Amino acid sequence: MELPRLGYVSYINCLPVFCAMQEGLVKVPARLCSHHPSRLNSMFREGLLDVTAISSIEYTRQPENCLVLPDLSIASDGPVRSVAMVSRVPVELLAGRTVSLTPHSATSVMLLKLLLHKFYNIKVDFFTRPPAASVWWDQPDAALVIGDEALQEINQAGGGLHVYDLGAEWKRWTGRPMVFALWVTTRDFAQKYPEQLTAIWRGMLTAKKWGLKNPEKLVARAKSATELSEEVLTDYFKCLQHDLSWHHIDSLMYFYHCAAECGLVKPAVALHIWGKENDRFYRVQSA
Ligand SMILES: C=C(O[C@@H]1C=C(C(=O)O)C=C[C@H]1O)C(=O)O
Repeated sequence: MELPRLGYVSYINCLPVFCAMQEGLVKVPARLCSHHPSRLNSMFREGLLDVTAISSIEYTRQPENCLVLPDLSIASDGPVRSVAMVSRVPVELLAGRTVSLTPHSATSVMLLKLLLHKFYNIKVDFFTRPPAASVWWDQPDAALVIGDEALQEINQAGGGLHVYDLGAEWKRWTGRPMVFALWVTTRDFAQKYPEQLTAIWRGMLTAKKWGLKNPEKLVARAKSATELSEEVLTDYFKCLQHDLSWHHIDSLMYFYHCAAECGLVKPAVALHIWGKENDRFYRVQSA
């Protein structure tokens, strides 16, 4: 068999799990492949990736295909720093105005729609900007930004912009952490190649442990990729989480529930979690 293909997000938010692999300190039996989240979502759907990070909301669109890998995610319990709506006016004044959406996200788009609908109770005009366009393309009143683009926009923005960190907003309204991304595999891959899957999963956990022990290495790598300050990056890696505890899973199911309530996704999604060293799996059902 060819080496399996392992996908991760092409932002510094994946360094805590992937830096040790990029440095050659942890080896996994897989070919690494990085992209924007929406591209990873479509590549997984098209069968081009065997194991990959996907937007957490993407799971609800192809649940029959996905098995979630335990102990891995991209999440935050409060501010995330790299998912935000930046606005020229306070959010309460956005009703009827234009909000530009990044074409690279799925979860954050849903989260912003949900927050504005359910918690702020305002209607805005959303449009999705083209892939290579700048954040303020077509002069929106506000824009959704994620990943490195968000970190850069927020930290280089002059005064006058209102920044709504969506991790902090979700925490403020629900008291819960937000799970932005999951690592998944297909049922087919888990059944056919349990040993390879176990080796890839273990490799990712070993690499994550290395990342937790070497924050200064993550900051150094992130600094050369983004030119953001050490202070900003150190704080960023403290905000980001890459675990998938029961508390995260419970919050994710609540996010699915709220999104379904707003008519944004199908109701009652069951999350299937791969059973680690065997091919049994756990099933968690949303309300
Ligand atoms: C925290 C982040 O979470 C992400 C947001 C995603 C989405 O909105 O679909 C998917 C993967 C992550 O990259 C980020 O982009 O910085």
